[in-house]
This record gives sequence, C-alpha cells and structure tokens, in this order.
Amino acid sequence: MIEVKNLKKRYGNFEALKGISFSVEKGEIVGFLGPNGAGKTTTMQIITGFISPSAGEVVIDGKKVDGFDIKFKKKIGYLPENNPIYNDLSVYDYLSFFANLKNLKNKKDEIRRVINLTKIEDVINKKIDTLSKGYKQRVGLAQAILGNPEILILDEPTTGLDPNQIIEIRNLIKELGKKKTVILSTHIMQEVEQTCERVIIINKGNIVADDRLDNLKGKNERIIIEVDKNLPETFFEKFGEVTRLSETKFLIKSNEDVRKEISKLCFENGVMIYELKTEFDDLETTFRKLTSVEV
Ligand SMILES: Nc1ncnc2c1ncn2[C@@H]1O[C@H](COP(=O)(O)OP(=O)(O)OP(=O)(O)O)[C@@H](O)[C@H]1O
Repeated sequence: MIEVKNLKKRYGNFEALKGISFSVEKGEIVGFLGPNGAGKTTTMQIITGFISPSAGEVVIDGKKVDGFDIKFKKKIGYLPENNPIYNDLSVYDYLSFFANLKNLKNKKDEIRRVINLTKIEDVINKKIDTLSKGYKQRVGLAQAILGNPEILILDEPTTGLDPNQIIEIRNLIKELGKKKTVILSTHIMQEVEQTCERVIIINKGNIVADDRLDNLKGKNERIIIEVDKNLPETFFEKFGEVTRLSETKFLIKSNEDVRKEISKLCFENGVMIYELKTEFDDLETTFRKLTSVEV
C-alpha cells in the first residue's frame, strides 16, 4: 500500500537519506526507530508530501505522492514532531480550521467524531495554549484523524509526556491502529514493543533492520547452562561460542535452539543439568547493536 522506493534526501551537502526502500501493507502498525538525526522525520515528511525527495519516490496505492493533491491529503493523517499547533485558537476552532483545509463534508459531524474518539470533549472551548501536553497531543491526534484517513503517520507522538499520558496516548494509537495503517516514529523501545507488529530501524540515513518485532527480539540466541561438574569450555564447543560464567555455568552463543542436543550430550556423559535456558536479545539490545552504540 505504501511503497518507499530508493529515497534520497540531501540538505545542501549533507545526505540525510541515502536511498531507503521499504513497503507497508494495509493495516500494519510499523514502528520507525532510529537515533537522533537518523532520518525519521525526513522520511515521514516525504511520505506525507510535506517535502520532496532529492531522488526516489513514494507510491501510495499505486499513485506517486503529491503533497498538493487534496485526495492524497485526505488519505493521510499526519501528526508532526513537536505537534506544532496554533496556541491562540480554541480546540474547536483549530479542528474546524483543519476540517476546512481537508475540504471535509459533514464537517461538524466529523469534528464531533474525532472529539469523542480522542476524548477531548472537556476542552473543546479552551485555548490550546492553556492545555496540558497530554491534551495538546490528543488534539494533534484528533487533527490527524479528521476525515478518517486510511493512513496515520505519527512522528514521536509521546515525546515529552508524563508516564500516565504516555499510556493514554499509546492506548489511543493502538485503538486507532486496529482499522488503519500506521507508521509511528519513536525513540522509546517499550512503545514499539507494546504498539507495533513490525519494526524498521534507520541509522544515518540507511535502513539497518526491517522485520517483525518477534524476529528482531529473537535474534542472537544465547543458551545458559549450569551443571554439577567443572567442565572444560571445549565440552560445549560444537554448539557455538562458549563463555565460562563460573566453574559450572556456561553461556553458549548459538544460532539455533540446541537445548535438546546439549541435554543428550550431558546425559551421555553423566553430567547433571541444574539449569538450561535460552535468552534472546531484547529490542533495545538489537537496536543498540544495529545503530552502533556500544553494548
Ligand atoms: N532542513 C534541514 N536542513 C539541514 N539539515 C537538516 C534539515 N532537516 C533535517 N536535517 C538533518 O538531517 C538529518 C536527519 O534529520 P531528521 O530530523 O530526519 O532525523 P530524525 O531521525 O527525525 O531525528 P530526531 O529523532 O532527532 O527527530 C539530521 O542530521 C538533521 O540535522
């Protein structure tokens, strides 16, 4: 449904995107992760037609993105980073303004619908600058879902919120994501683990991972074994790289789950197993490895 094809973006001499490609199917919730300056916002701004790429293209439902095309604008809801909302307007006037921009029919009904969905009934007559950050973010989301777009592009939607507000906004995104295609950029691993099925990691303008969340978490399997004897590391070496953790405890780095084979070997050699378990990288470890931060 969304195809990003060999996208490049230069700002002067600096190449912020170095030719990235990925696609997002209808109904997917994709987490777009990357350290500061990786190129997340740039990618999102190109997908939404807000800025143009230097090379490559974004195709949505078979049509090249055109930020000036009103049909296209109706298809995508965008919550920009820092949610730049007009502080002097009341919440209702702000939503009204966007409903006009999006040229919506049944404007009043649609505004009412998004107000209900984002639970901002209590503040619709308040000026935006008097709202808490959490409410401001809800108003930003309300704006993004005006017109019921099929696609939501959310750039760091929970940044700067307190833990309760984060949970509220996350739940709201999950709810919205049941019926929509969502690309969600964030620094927060937990957010991705709780909200997304698939993760794309970008680093220095390149995609360094694009996989299901389970697969990314599941990479780099380690087996921990504790036995009743002081064995040499070589006892386990055919299963992978062995590190001794104590006299009787070992860590084996293996590409697959070889616990059965290990049990068999121990049994055949009269070695009693006290503990045998697998451990996987969590998303944070995978992220840090892929974005070259020392672990
Ligand atoms: N208008 C611009 N002019 C010059 N350089 C820019 C411009 N916008 C972004 N950049 C640079 O491009 C790179 C990618 O920026 P981008 O905002 O896309 O990263 P990001 O992954 O969203 O980062 P963050 O998590 O900090 O928001 C950064 O090095 C940034 O400084």
